[in-house]
Amino acid sequence: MSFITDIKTFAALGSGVIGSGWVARALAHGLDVIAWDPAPGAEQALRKRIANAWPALEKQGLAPGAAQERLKFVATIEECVRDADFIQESAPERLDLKLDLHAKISAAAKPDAIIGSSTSGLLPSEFYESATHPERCVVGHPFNPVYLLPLVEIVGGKHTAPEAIEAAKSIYTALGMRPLHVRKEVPGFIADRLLEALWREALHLVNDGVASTGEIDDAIRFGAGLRWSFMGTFLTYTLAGGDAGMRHFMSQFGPALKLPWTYLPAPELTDKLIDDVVDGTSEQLGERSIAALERYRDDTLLAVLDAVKNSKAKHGMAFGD
Ligand SMILES: NC(=O)C1=CN([C@@H]2O[C@H](COP(=O)(O)OP(=O)(O)OC[C@H]3O[C@@H](n4cnc5c(N)ncnc54)[C@H](O)[C@@H]3O)[C@@H](O)[C@H]2O)C=CC1
Ligand SMILES: C[N+](C)(C)CC(=O)CC(=O)[O-]
Repeated sequence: MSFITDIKTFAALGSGVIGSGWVARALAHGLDVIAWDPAPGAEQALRKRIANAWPALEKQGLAPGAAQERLKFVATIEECVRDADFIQESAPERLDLKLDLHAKISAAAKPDAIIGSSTSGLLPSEFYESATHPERCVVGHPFNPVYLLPLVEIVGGKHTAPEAIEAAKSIYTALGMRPLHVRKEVPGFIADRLLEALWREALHLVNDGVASTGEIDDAIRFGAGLRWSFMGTFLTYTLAGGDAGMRHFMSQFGPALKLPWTYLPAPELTDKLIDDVVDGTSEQLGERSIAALERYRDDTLLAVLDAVKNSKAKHGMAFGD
């Protein structure tokens, strides 16, 4: 079974936070992009988001011929996907909506064009159920901002061909990403399962009046957050075991896992909890606009990515190692 991997035209369906991130990444890699989104004013909002991301992409380095003008916004799903070599759906996270949308996308697309969905955790076997040629359908779960963060989780459903996983890996790699094949189809995949556990505990801390949203963010950004950019939890904790390594770490800190430090069930999202989280984060945002905070995030991410890349090179490692 063979699929298109040398892509020239990228189709994006849904152009909100994540769809616009894909469009920015694809344009920066010198592709033609066709986008569709049913919301009124979507084209204008998309072009504005891309303009806000562009300075970071210029700093990172644009591919020859890359230009914001190579984005065409169209009025129908069919126009969007008909001539595309690769398709990425970033529509709202609703099973019924994605099921219906993918039936339409796949019926109109070239049969050998890979279709990726940005879903954060829905199961591809479910939302590709009515797709034409489901063997080319995958999840390609990105991280915000999609145009800078390299990780993309690739997940196949029960009909996905192994060759489609390989084709998706090759396409996302060509877009400058670091694919991670999630071999078992589980809700939330790998990364969101971890992020959700952290998020749930953070909400409990606010709900119990232990800490403000700003204090909880400080607990991440001045500690574990810094080391997470280059070393994951397993290797970090190997070092925490000293020369005796992970076996010592497990015997020393393993028993604490049974202490009731964490709550597994999510807290009730009461009006008070929602207000506390919204008020806390508004205070953290201060006078800055969302666009200004995004530019600060992008600049800082570029600096971190550069630092990690340079340091790995000194240790004989490639960025993707
Ligand atoms: N926001 C995030 O941090 C992340 C979100 N995702 C996933 O990306 C997908 C999109 O999420 P966001 O961009 O955050 O949402 P969003 O709400 O920012 O954007 C969704 C866009 O889809 C459009 N839309 C509405 N109905 C549609 C339809 N029938 N077909 C196509 N588009 C439609 C909306 O007009 C809107 O522009 C979801 O599956 C989500 O789980 C993945 C990674 C991170
Ligand atoms: C909150 N979220 C589940 C939509 C987050 C993601 O899917 C990934 C990210 O960018 O954190």
